[in-house]
This record gives sequence, C-alpha cells and structure tokens, in this order.
Amino acid sequence: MTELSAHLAFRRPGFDLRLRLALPGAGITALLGPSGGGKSTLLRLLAGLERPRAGHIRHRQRLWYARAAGIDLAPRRRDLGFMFQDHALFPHLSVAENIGYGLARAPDRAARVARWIERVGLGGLARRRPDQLSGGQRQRVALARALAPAPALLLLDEPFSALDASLRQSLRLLVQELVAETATCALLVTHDIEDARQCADRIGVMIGGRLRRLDEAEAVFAAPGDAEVARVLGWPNTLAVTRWEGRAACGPWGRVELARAPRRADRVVALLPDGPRPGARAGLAVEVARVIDMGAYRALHCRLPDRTALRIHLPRALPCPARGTRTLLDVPPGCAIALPAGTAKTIQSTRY
Ligand SMILES: Nc1ncnc2c1ncn2[C@@H]1O[C@H](COP(=O)(O)OP(=O)(O)OP(=O)(O)O)[C@@H](O)[C@H]1O
Repeated sequence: MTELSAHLAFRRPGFDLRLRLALPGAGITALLGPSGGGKSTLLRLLAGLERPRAGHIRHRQRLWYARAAGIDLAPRRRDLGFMFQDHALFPHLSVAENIGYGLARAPDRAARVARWIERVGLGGLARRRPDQLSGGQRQRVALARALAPAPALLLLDEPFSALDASLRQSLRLLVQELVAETATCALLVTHDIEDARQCADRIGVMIGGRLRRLDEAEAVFAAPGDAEVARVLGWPNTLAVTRWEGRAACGPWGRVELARAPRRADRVVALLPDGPRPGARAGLAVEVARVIDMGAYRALHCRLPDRTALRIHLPRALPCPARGTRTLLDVPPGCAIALPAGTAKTIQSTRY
C-alpha cells in the first residue's frame, strides 16, 4: 500500500526534474543513476530543503507540501530521519545524547536510547563524543539517531561510501535489519550496485531528472526497460544495432541471434556476461584483451572487430583463453536481449 506519494516539478539552471513517486510503508528503495541525475535533489525536495515549482508530497493522509493549497511544512515537521555519508553528528554531544536528540519529549527516553545503543552494537560507548569513535561507529550512531524517533521516512544519502569494504558490508546488513525490524520506509541514494543488490527491496533509477524505472529490485534487475537503465544497473555489454535480420541483431561489432523477435523501438542488444563461451565454431569474433581472476569465475575483457569492449564471465572449471587469443564466442540466444536505447543520443558502450 502506498504511504508516501509525491508529484514533483523542480528546476535549476541546466537541470529539470519531473517525476511521480509512490512508496509503500516499509522497505528500502535504492535510488541509482548517473551523477547529476537528481538523486540528492529528490531527497532534498522530500525533506523540504528545496522547494518544488509544482506538485505535492503526501504521507498517508498528511500533506507535507502542496503547491496549490499553499502547504509547505518545515523539514522538522515532516517526520523524517536522515543519514548521510559524513555522519553529521553533533560534535559536542555524546553518543547517548546524539541518539536521544529526537526523543527530547519521550518519557522513556533513557531506556529507548540504551536499547538503541545496544542494538547498533555500541554498548559501553554511550559517553563517548563523535571524535572518539571510528567512522563505522559514527555511522552506527547516525543510524540509531535517525531511526530512534520512528520516522515516517528515512533518507539515506550515500551512507556507506566513506567506509572500507568490510565495514560497508556490516553496516549494509545493519541498515537492512533495522529498517525491516522497524518497518520504516527508506530511500537510499547510492552509486554502488552492490548496496542496491544487498539492501534494496525496490530500485528506482533516476536519469536526467526523471525516474525512469521504479519497481521491485528483482524485476528491475531482470528487465531494465532500456539500454541507459541497463548501464546504470551494471549491465556491461550494450551494443548499438544498425540492422535487424529477423531475430538477429547486426552491427559493425558482428551479429547475434536473439531468443525472440525485436520490438519496433529496440535499438540495442545487451549481451549478458554469464552465458557466452569462447572456442566456438561460429559466433562473435573477439580478441581477449585482459583476463581478471574474480575468484569463482574469470572475467574476460574482449575486443570486438570495431573495438567495442565486451566482458564475459567464465566459470573457473572451464578452460580459459590467454590474453591475445582470437576466438569465436558462442552467444546463446537467451543471453542476447533487445532493448530500446532510452533518451541518450548515442549508445554508450565501452571501447578499446
Ligand atoms: N546546490 C546546487 N546549486 C546548483 N546546482 C546544483 C546544486 N546541487 C546540485 N546541482 C545540480 O543539480 C543537478 C542534480 O544534482 P544532484 O546532486 O541532485 O544529482 P545526483 O544524481 O545526486 O548526483 P551525484 O550522484 O553526483 O550525487 C546537477 O545538474 C547538479 O549539477
């Protein structure tokens, strides 16, 4: 059930945002997209730190913003929790005072603060000030402070990006657990696909001020909708098609068969990296430019005849061609997916 809905129009010189957003009451929606797409601006609009030109923001029956009715609640009246990359803790307050900040009027404040301190794994550190904590501990304080007042909406802007890989992983798990436990609606801005894969129930993709895709995470990863969104989701191989021959996509890079006929708007073929195999009798001609050992598989970075880069993943059990090998790639039809181009004027593919 939708609990937060927004219809927003906003403009800055050189940037125009227009979107509709509907979020259910609980779960994490990760916002992905290229730099400058408007992810942080969307958070700032929801928080009341920027004012839309038109539209509304509604949480349940309560309007936070409605241009037509002249409603524009101040950020502190919007029932929000924030967590940013740089902690933004009060430097002169202790861990306990930071976490209790939003609970000033709660009668059981001390007990709730104590529970949160334990829950985020900071037992024994209640009296420390932020400058006496590690970066990971500060983010735990920031998370507890944001969630303690049970906000209607939790805004997370790159909360993991200053942390190393293992801290990042443990904080991702903690955020996911706590958001689920508290049944909070959270919006997570991130550049990291892994954050989205590991934490998000839903994915939103923002490009050029538009919300181009918003759905359950599994549905978005399986069907990005167009080539630009596919690139944002980390699909590595998007090739511009110059000609369709029945079910085959053709371009200066070669020719591949698809499992189904392309639709009228399709302009791109995306090759999933996990299916294609080298050493075939017929297929895409490639030169292996680089082999990277990824543990469970090897990533082969290949060069197509027009110098477009192609990445495929080869399970360890299979023989692996050496760098410099010229070979033919068998591309099973299920690994070649036709997509519309999106709004970009040129199809983005990596080149060697
Ligand atoms: N304070 C500001 N003043 C003027 N323009 C701004 C300001 N902040 C952002 N912009 C511009 O607004 C547009 C959207 O920026 P925004 O920061 O929302 O994008 P983003 O998707 O969050 O990017 P990133 O992933 O790099 O953080 C960009 O064109 C950006 O240059």
